[in-house]
Amino acid sequence: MEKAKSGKNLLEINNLTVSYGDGKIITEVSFALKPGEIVCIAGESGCGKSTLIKAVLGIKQLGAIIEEGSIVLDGMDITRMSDEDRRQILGTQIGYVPQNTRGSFNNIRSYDVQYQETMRSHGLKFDRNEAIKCFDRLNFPDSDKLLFYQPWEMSGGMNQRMAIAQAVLLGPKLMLCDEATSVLDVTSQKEVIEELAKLRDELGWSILFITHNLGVASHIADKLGVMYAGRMVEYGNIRKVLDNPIHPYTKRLLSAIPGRDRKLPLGIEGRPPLDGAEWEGCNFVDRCIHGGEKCTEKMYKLVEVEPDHFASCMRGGQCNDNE
Ligand SMILES: Nc1ncnc2c1ncn2[C@@H]1O[C@H](COP(=O)(O)OP(=O)(O)OP(=O)(O)O)[C@@H](O)[C@H]1O
Repeated sequence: MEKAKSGKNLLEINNLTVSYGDGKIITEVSFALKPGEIVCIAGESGCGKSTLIKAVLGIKQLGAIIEEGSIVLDGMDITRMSDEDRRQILGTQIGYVPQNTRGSFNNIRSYDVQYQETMRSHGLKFDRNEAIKCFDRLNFPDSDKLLFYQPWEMSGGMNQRMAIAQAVLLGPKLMLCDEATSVLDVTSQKEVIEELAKLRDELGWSILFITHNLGVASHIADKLGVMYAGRMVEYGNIRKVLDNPIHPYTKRLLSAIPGRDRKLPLGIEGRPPLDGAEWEGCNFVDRCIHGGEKCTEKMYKLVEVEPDHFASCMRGGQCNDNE
């Protein structure tokens, strides 16, 4: 789905290091999103994907502290914005769809009431007809009745879609989706992904999409970032990263996807280090078939291996996927 527009970046993450007060969770992560671009971030559980989203949202209660680096939205440095200023941009400039919207909607109040409250809290007027038009645009069933349902009456997929529709009404330019399709069955997953892609095409949304699922990333993303233990180890055009992975971790991650041939996938032995974002050298060294002394000397930066494809280690070129 490579429909990204060129031009200046909508979001820039520069050298970002994040903690929860103790050790680092993310170290020196940098990438950018152009208007209309979808960037997926993948990696094993605990590698810091959600922490990245929390840092962009910047809500103090979420606990993520930016130790170094900056986050720039449409030319405006939002790294250390006041709470008041941040309230102005959350929702209206930065939208957010979490993994499970059942937890963010109140289960026993109608969407109508909840949409009204959200719009009012952003100083906007709620127009019921606009909401129905939005549901129609997204091909929701029973669009004229939907607002009067309560979230408990809806499926998980429909709740995710109602959260996306609410975001549309607020009119952000950037959408943050944190595992927004992970809890859904494959049919609902497909609907949500298609919806997000449509909104990107029609409204020019830039989407930062966190996922475990490289199949979903392959379908929706323009670019893919692979994170390992708090660091970005590979980044670039989705086709280049998936078809020609360079970093040994990316290769192993791809080899861990189950196929339909009833064989167990190769996978990756061991677990990522919990303090990997603190390591001086490569933090994948213990699990890497090429890991050697040189790898522990320093952290290798991402370098451009081919146009629009960056990796922090070249040794994956020697990896044999059948090993
Ligand atoms: N509020 C918090 N306080 C302290 N540590 C936290 C907090 N939230 C997350 N962590 C830790 O930060 C690390 C990264 O967590 P994060 O949720 O960002 O990973 P993730 O890649 O999104 O994982 P998953 O795919 O399982 O959601 C983990 O070790 C986690 O235990």
